[in-house]
Amino acid sequence: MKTIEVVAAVIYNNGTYLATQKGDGPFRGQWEFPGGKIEIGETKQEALIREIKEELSLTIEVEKWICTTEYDYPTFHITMHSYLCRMIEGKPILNEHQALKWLPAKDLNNLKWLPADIKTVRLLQE
Ligand SMILES: Nc1nc2c([nH]c(=O)n2[C@H]2C[C@H](O)[C@@H](COP(=O)(O)OP(=O)(O)OP(=O)(O)O)O2)c(=O)[nH]1
Repeated sequence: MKTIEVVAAVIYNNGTYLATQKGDGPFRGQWEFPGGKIEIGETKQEALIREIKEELSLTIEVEKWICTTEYDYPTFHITMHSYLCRMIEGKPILNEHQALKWLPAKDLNNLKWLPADIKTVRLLQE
């Protein structure tokens, strides 16, 4: 099975975390932490900063690794690295997603997350 390596940004602001809802594609309508695939020659931090700029027009600072998750989807395996990130500049703009929500940790459960994200959500709630 094909493996993809992805970085995900858990962006916090005022006691809330940013969740984004997928637009088009097989996971349409499900929620994720913004991010994407690491490109060749990039560090994980560089990939996160690039993806968040592309997807949300937001400048972030990567603060701390949260966890790495291995998950098997029906057609590929994902290795996903989640990082806690701080907003430095901008206001999120939906360049690729259909919606966003800022939620306190206790309310993150109310969303239908991509399965690979469940572990990260649980760690935020501890
Ligand atoms: N960004 C992100 N992707 C996630 C999360 N959870 C999860 O299972 N994924 C999966 C969904 C996608 O199949 C894959 C990320 O691919 P993507 O399509 O967002 O990455 P990308 O922007 O680099 O994609 P592209 O350039 O190839 O279109 O990882 C998550 O929290 N954030």
